[in-house]
Amino acid sequence: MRHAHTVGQVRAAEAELMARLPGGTLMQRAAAGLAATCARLLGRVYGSRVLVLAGSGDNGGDALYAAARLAGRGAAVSAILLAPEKAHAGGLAALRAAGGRLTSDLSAFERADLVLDGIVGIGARGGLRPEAQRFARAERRGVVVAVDVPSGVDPDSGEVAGVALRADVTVCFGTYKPGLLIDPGASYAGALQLVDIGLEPPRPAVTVLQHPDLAALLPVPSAESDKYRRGVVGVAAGSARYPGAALLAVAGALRGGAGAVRYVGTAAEEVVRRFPETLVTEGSPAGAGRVQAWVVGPGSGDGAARALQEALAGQVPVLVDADGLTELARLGPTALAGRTAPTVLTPHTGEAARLLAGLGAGDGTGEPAGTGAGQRDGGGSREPAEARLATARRLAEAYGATVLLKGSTTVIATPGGDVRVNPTGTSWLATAGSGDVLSGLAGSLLAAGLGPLDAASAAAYLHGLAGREAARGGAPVTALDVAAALPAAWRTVRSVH
Ligand SMILES: NC(=O)C1=CN([C@@H]2O[C@H](COP(=O)(O)OP(=O)(O)OC[C@H]3O[C@@H](n4cnc5c(N)ncnc54)[C@H](OP(=O)(O)O)[C@@H]3O)[C@@H](O)[C@H]2O)[C@@H](O)CC1
Ligand SMILES: Nc1ncnc2c1ncn2[C@@H]1O[C@H](COP(=O)(O)OP(=O)(O)O)[C@@H](O)[C@H]1O
Ligand SMILES: [K+]
Repeated sequence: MRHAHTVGQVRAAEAELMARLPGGTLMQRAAAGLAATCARLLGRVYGSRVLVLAGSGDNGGDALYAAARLAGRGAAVSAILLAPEKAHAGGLAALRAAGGRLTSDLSAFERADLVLDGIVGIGARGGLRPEAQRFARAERRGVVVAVDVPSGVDPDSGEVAGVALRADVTVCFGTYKPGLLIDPGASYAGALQLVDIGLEPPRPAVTVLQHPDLAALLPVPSAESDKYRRGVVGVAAGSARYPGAALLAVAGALRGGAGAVRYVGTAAEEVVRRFPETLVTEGSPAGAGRVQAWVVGPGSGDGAARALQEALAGQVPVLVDADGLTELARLGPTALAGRTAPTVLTPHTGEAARLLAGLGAGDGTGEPAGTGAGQRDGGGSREPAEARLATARRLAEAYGATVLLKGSTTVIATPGGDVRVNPTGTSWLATAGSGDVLSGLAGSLLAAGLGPLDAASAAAYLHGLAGREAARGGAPVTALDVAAALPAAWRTVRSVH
């Protein structure tokens, strides 16, 4: 599991640690880890060409000290200082003493085997300044290593105001920063490398699962298992107008680890024709047999209100998606107030805006958190990453539900304040119906016994991997292709054990 902390949390932990250590210790630890990664990337340090871009803060200091270490091992190091009069004095002296030289020649950037981006780190305010922007636009042939954060990426939110330096590797000190895990920042960070500098930060602002976490979470049948003990997931989806959503949600649910899928709704005939293993009932959740979790809403149309009401009245976890969310937004958070079992909401941006608007019925403000509010349809439009984190948190708290906010970076937030960011996925997933597959999958994991945070984040993770698998080589995928690739996603994460 990767943990990320905000700049405020890092600063507090740093101050606490620095008070116990001789001055400069942390910077030397950071520089040593940074230089070691650079040496690995270069393969042969001796004779290589290294360029340092050094800003005026400690981020530049880290870069200069690391470059001095590389110069000491025979690299030809030059440094461009973005604010020469304010450059880190100690780092600059160390680089000079090791044989490094200063330059203002931009072609050194283009020629270098390795560029160290030490322009700005967690001290960044606003977008990159003009003198730094030209490096974001320049051609380069070497590897770019970002020091702590790619310059131009907001460390807390992942926002890029204007341009940022695209890194191949980001070497991060003490803990990951949320902005490295959330798009667009995540797509500028390249591979992430953590250097332990002894920091002991508090509860992380954001966590990210990795393959071994998934392998440990996913439900696997044992010798004692039968289909009921593995969990039955109920899917209330589809309508005469949208029968396809029922098929897609069931397709996801069949590959989510539950022992059986029980479909209820008007598309029963189509569902059983396509997926004969499904138990089907016409009607609504109250009349269906027992399940361990409900998925309500994909393509439900006018049937959403009744299905939602009946599912919420039960004692099992309920995942609400699509038309179910529109209905929930109409009812407001009070509709969930009496629930004893967990509720999971899976909005895209437009549905999240509706849920925020629905808070008028619940918390009396109706004040939307973020610029996504007001979009009534579609999840595709871009919304600032910071607003997405805030939206997910706000909805989770206000509705008392786990919220999975879909988008290019999917964010999962709980009412207790935990936030996970999904690291998998591909923009090929922006295809009609792929969200229906996701809700079926997440519901299946809920029925199999995972808690709401784990079920939602494991579903997003597998869905993202399946999307990548289906789109391998760069090809359009359909939602059913994504569902069909889910077993491959399971095998990928389980193969790490
Ligand atoms: N935390 C830790 O435990 C450890 C942290 N360490 C390291 O310290 C780094 C933080 O250093 P920091 O605090 O000196 O800030 P930093 O990122 O260098 O930037 C400040 C300077 O940049 C400038 N500047 C601001 N915005 C800008 C922009 N948009 N575009 C361009 N320039 C901009 C601003 O200039 P000014 O406004 O003063 O003109 C200011 O002088 C951290 O990321 C890590 O690398 C390690 O050494 C080990 C332990
Ligand atoms: N640009 C993108 N990059 C990566 N994933 C995306 C992108 N756009 C959408 N997705 C993913 O595709 C899925 C779309 O879901 P949704 O908007 O509910 O579609 P539908 O309603 O058609 O099923 C979500 O899992 C979402 O995270
Ligand atoms: K940087």
